[in-house]
Amino acid sequence: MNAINAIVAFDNAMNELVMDEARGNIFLVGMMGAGKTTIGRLLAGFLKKTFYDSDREIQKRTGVSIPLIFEIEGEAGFRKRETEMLSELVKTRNIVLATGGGAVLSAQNREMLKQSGTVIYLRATVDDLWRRTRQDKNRPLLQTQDPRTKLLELYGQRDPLYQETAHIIVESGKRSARHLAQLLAQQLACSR
Ligand SMILES: Nc1ncnc2c1ncn2[C@@H]1O[C@H](COP(=O)(O)OP(=O)(O)O)[C@@H](O)[C@H]1O
Ligand SMILES: O=C(O)C1=C[C@@H](OP(=O)(O)O)[C@@H](O)[C@H](O)C1
Ligand SMILES: [Mg+2]
Repeated sequence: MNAINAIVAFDNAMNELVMDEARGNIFLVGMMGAGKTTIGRLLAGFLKKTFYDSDREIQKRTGVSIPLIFEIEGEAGFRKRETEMLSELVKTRNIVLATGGGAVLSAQNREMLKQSGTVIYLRATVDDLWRRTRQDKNRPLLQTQDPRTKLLELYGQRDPLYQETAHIIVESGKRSARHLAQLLAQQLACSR
């Protein structure tokens, strides 16, 4: 093998190594109530990866709740913080990251997630999402007169974006969060 071929082979090997490392990251996307935070934490435990939740990291950094950020800075201010936090977290290695339900609204975020690891879309019906979120007052976008209709509207806007961003789509259906996390851990362990 001459010197040029040797350099090309080395570069290819390094790229594969970097991609392997990036592939080591798992990002969960999906609507509010899809189970990203719950399943993400369980999945990280099964796979011995570090778990992050972008909302929780934003709250830790700002010292205030997501609803208060929405109140003070508006959704635009929250989205700016969300992109900044995602940009930092995707550079971490060997993690499971639960994104917020609106992360896919930004093309920059979609590209960043797709390029930095394995993106899993936890897909659920609006009925399931509504059942799982209706008691939770920590989701500003659902504090409306008719939160179920809001979920339906957001689902219509975002389902195509989740599908565009995901490498794997999982129908949440009637399985429990733990069962879904176990199934995902088995599927991901086999694909290594
Ligand atoms: N597959 C599931 N089956 C039943 N309940 C679930 C499932 N996944 C999540 N939940 C419940 O739904 C609620 C929202 O889950 P959460 O992880 O906060 O979703 P997200 O982070 O996607 O908004 C929690 O009470 C959680 O226990
Ligand atoms: O769907 C959305 O736009 C949002 C989802 C929330 O995260 P969860 O999906 O974990 O509820 C949080 O990021 C914020 O309230 C906005
Ligand atoms: Mg969450």
